[in-house]
Order: sequence, then structure tokens, then C-alpha cells
Amino acid sequence: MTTAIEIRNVNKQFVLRHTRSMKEAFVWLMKGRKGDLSERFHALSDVSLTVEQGESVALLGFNGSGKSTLLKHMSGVMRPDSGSVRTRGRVAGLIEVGAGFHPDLSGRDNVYLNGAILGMDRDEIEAKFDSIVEFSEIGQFIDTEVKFYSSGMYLRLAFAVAVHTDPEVFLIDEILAVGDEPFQKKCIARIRELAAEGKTLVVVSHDLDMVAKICERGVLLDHGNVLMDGPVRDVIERLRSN
Ligand SMILES: Nc1ncnc2c1ncn2[C@@H]1O[C@H](COP(=O)(O)OP(=O)(O)OP(=O)(O)O)[C@@H](O)[C@H]1O
Repeated sequence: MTTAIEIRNVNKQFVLRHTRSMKEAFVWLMKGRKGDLSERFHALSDVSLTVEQGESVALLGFNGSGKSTLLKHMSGVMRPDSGSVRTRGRVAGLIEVGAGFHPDLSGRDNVYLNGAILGMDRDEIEAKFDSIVEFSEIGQFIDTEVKFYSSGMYLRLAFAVAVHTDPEVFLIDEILAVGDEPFQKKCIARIRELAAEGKTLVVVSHDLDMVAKICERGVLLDHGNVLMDGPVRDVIERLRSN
């Protein structure tokens, strides 16, 4: 088996900023700025995870457990404080709706921009352009500036570009939730096709029924720790029993 994603002993801390009173700040200054006015907390604590090529994995857990943070490390938009993240092949991340889109450019220009960001060259984008627009069902709005798009329209175009990049690894965060039902169904069907073609998928979603249909394996996160890793149905059962 070939490894698609290897996460080793990853730690990620964030700084929590608190609003302090003038008095607290004054005392802190008078004491020679000893200690820290901000607090740190672990969003990911020593997380290790290996995803083999062709696996479909759901990252599960309650709000704030670290799912999106872990996905962002896989996509490379976030770097760990310590530990390592390795991926093999082209990675397409649908992490924030419209991330990588430029608001003042038209849908058409953004297809070229986003396609290039995701690793396609101009000829490849040109060859796939009509198919991308057809999948997105954006139609006549393709020449409208995307700042006038609804969040669902953003998602449609972003998803359409991403699936046409023919990625080896496909990372999907909650975003499918903003699509309407027919489009969601179409996306899920396409994601299942990708899985059947042997692509590697990592999905973050609170829609447990949907996740159970798409993924075989589940990884349960809790306060930045991996609590359970196993067949998706078992992990969902554990999550629901909490
Ligand atoms: N850039 C950031 N700066 C500071 N804190 C952050 C940042 N990104 C995430 N966090 C914090 O890290 C924790 C984990 O966030 P994350 O978005 O990974 O959780 P999640 O499991 O995806 O949650 P949800 O189910 O609500 O989407 C949260 O407490 C969040 O507030």
C-alpha cells in the first residue's frame, strides 16, 4: 500500500487573546512584564495519522475538537509548531468556500486563477473549461464578478474547479452544507465516484449520515487528541453515545 498522507506527532497551539483591564495591564507593566498576558492552548496535541492511497476518511468530533485545523495541516495552509505532515500527489482542498477566489474577478477569470492555484496549466483549464461551467450550473453568471455570487454559487464553482483538477487527494470541509439539495446530491455522487476511482478522501462534516455513506474509516478527535480510529460506523456510534 502507498501512503497518501502521513501526519507525525503534530502539535499546534493557538494564542488566546483576552481583553485585560487597564489595572491588570498596569500591574503587569509594573512587575516588569513578567508572565504572559495571553494564554495558549493546544488545538492539536501530538497527533499522528496515516492515510493510505484510496482510503476515505471522516474526521469526526464535536465543535472545536481540531478537525478543520488538522485538515488545514493536510492541505498545507497551516504549518505545525512541531511534528511533520507529508502528502503524496496533487492535493485539492475545499476548505473554505471561495478561498483562492478573487472577488473583483469574474467567475471565468477565477476558474483560471483557481485552476492554476490547484496545479492545472492553461491548456488543461481551457480543455476542461466548458465541463467545469456545466458542472457548476453557473450558466450566464460566469462573467459576473464573484463578489456578487451567493455562497452557494461560490461553492458550485469552487467544487467544479476542484473536481476537474483530477486530484490524488481530496480534502473537503463542511462546505457542502451551503449547497442546495440537488447540488449536494450531485457533489456527493461525484465524491463517491472519486472514491470508487481510488482517490484518497478526507472529509470533515457533522452530517453523520452523509459521512457514513461516503467514508469507510472514521477518526474521532477530542480536544486536539485522536480518541478513536476505526470503521466509520463504529466511530459514529461512539460519538453519538457521548
Ligand atoms: N487561527 C486560529 N487562531 C486561534 N484559534 C484558532 C484558530 N483556528 C482554530 N482555532 C481554535 O482551535 C480550536 C479547534 O478549531 P477547529 O476549527 O479545528 O475545530 P473543529 O473541530 O473543526 O470545529 P467545528 O466542528 O466547530 O468546525 C477551536 O477552539 C478554535 O477556536
